[in-house]
Amino acid sequence: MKPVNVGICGLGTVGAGTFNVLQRNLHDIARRAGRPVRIVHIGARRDNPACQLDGVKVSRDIFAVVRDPDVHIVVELIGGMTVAKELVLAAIAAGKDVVTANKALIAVHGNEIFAAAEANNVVVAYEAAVAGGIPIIKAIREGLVANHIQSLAGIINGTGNFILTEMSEKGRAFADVLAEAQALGYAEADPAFDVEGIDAAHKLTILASNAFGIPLQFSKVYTEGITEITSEDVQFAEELGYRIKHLGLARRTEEGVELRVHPTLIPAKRLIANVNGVMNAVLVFGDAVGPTMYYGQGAGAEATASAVIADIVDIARDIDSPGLVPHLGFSVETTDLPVLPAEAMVTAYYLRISVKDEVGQMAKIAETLSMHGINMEAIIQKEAPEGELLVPLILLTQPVREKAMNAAILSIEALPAVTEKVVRIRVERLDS
Ligand SMILES: NC(=O)C1=CN([C@@H]2O[C@H](COP(=O)(O)OP(=O)(O)OC[C@H]3O[C@@H](n4cnc5c(N)ncnc54)[C@H](O)[C@@H]3O)[C@@H](O)[C@H]2O)C=CC1
Ligand SMILES: N[C@@H](CC=O)C(=O)O
Ligand code: NA
Repeated sequence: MKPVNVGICGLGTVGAGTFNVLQRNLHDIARRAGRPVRIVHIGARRDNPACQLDGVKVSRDIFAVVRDPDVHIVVELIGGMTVAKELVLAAIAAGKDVVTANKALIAVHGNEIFAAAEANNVVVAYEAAVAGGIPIIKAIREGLVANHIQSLAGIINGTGNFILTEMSEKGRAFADVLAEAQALGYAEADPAFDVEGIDAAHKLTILASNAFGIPLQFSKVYTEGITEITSEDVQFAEELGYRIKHLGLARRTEEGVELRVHPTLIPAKRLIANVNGVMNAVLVFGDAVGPTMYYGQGAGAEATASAVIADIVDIARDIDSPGLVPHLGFSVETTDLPVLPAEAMVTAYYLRISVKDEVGQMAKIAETLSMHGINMEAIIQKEAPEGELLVPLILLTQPVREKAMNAAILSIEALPAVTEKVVRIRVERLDS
């Protein structure tokens, strides 16, 4: 069989992982693909000591890889959105298939990129862009094709989950764990993308389009990161039987689709609440199959390479008749499912209210919540710490519309006994 020739652009963490795994498993990969899959050209600013590049053509100009007539598949692993977009569009225009791990690029420019790919009869594959090594795009787009997907929820940023786990299990400082995640190659070039929830929002955008058949709409995702989570809240959550995880959530309601990324209390007994470190997990609810969960390493050189190479092999198998699976899983997309504004979202809440240690304050807070139609599920009142005048009051509410909760919090913060901002974290029970 005719070999398929691969050109890799970017030889950082994922580029090096892809190069090394492809070389190491060359024989098995050729047997699986039904033809040899060879790396023939690398585009990199500099060589990477982790890779033995003897016998492979190397260019400092990544566009030389796209121009190389020997290259069939261009693998974009440089990250970022400007040059990466130019590179991918140039490859498409040259009639080459593309594999990318770049979730920012797909979430923000994917609609345009896929349209260009379809017009040129080539494939842009992006399994590595969501949840690293977990084959979640393949699972949703192909394995669950029979299902009406009602919702999905995932821990989809490895760096963030690694930080939260190390902080809560070992009491380590945020900055210290983030530095380790960077050294391990988990973090984005700008780690604010990880800790502020942007990376998870990119991934959720892609998941939601594949689950619901809607266009990519990154700018409509409600996004919060992990920077405000305190060890105090982690501890109170544990007392209530919950874990705090950073979750991406996409859910259909009667009015449209909720797309949100934020810290979330999840019952500690749920499998997903026990996904720790750099591991990711995505829970998908299909009407036929019920709940399914996909688990694996969400970041790191070789785990991500596993997904990049899976895409390369998919393309290599079908190199003469590409495009059998639509880019976002649906041949016809719908725009009738609007993404709901934050105020229309419905979720339960954890509230931590610091209140003056005076008689009757708890009753006043309960009354304020009830005035806004909010029911409580659980409550913990702590003693004031030695020498302090404020006591923490911790509440769990039943699901409520975000708009009602915003109004209730304003009223609570206006009470004379409440002098600090109310801490609020959403709660998801994830049972349907
Ligand atoms: N690190 C990880 O665990 C994962 C990363 N990704 C994605 O994979 C992509 C690559 O990420 P990493 O390998 O972690 O980043 P990295 O920063 O380790 O590697 C990027 C490489 O591309 C090179 N590069 C950038 N612009 C270039 C240009 N114009 N010409 C030549 N070389 C250029 C850089 O010098 C660097 O060596 C990103 O889109 C990232 O979001 C996706 C899943 C997991
Ligand atoms: N920075 C990302 C890398 C994988 O997508 C993460 O930590 O999840
Ligand atoms: Na994946």
